[in-house]
Amino acid sequence: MIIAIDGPAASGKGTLGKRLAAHYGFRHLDTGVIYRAVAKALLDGGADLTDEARAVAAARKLDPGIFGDPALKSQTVGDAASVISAYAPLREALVSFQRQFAADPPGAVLDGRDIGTVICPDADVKIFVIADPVVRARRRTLEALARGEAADEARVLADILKRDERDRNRSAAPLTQAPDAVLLDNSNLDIEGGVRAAIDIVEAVRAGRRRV
Ligand SMILES: Nc1ncnc2c1ncn2[C@@H]1O[C@H](COP(=O)(O)OP(=O)(O)O)[C@@H](O)[C@H]1O
Ligand SMILES: Nc1ccn([C@@H]2O[C@H](COP(=O)(O)OP(=O)(O)O)[C@@H](O)[C@H]2O)c(=O)n1
Repeated sequence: MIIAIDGPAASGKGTLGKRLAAHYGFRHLDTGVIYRAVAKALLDGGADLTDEARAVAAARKLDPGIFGDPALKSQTVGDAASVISAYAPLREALVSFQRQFAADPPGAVLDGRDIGTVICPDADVKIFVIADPVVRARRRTLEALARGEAADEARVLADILKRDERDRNRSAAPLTQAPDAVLLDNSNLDIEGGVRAAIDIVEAVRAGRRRV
């Protein structure tokens, strides 16, 4: 089984992806990490982010070994990821890695922006996660503070809105809800409530009780 989770920045995709994967015994891929890893490689190399050819070359020689680097979580890297992820050939270079991950047994949960629309259009279950931008900014700020980083909520909110705008309006695999995805708004749910709602969606879709 493949579960596709998409949604805007800091909507809780990764948290749900991880918890759903643990619940079902599946593997989980946070695809945002892939774009962040390419962006960090470019930033570390002093590259100009508008140099599309260099960005595509970096994507082609991406090393998944750096996916666990905590530096990938920074706002600077996230912002750079959202710039380079608009390049269609760069996205193309990353498709087979994601599809292979999705296809391997026993099942997989992938989260990102284009999982239900481009990477796994035939996913068994698609969930589009949203939350109020102010709520998302607060959660992301608390997350940064908990890591011991300085974070200003207003700046985090501005960054989230800017990235959402860019991700929604690009021509290559824009952020959009797939027609057959179920919407999950977790603005007023805690993590446990969100996980329960997501499991209910998976079970309803699997049982054919929910037509999407
Ligand atoms: N329902 C929720 N209630 C409270 N905090 C949440 C909830 N879902 C996620 N979070 C927190 O919000 C932040 C962003 O969640 P995350 O899963 O990283 O989002 P995304 O993968 O969409 O960027 C994290 O600190 C996470 O712990
Ligand atoms: N499948 C994906 C995942 C991320 N991305 C890009 O990578 C950036 C960082 O993604 P992320 O999922 O780590 O961001 P957060 O929601 O965690 O803040 C996004 O703003 C997108 O521009 C993408 O284009 N496609």
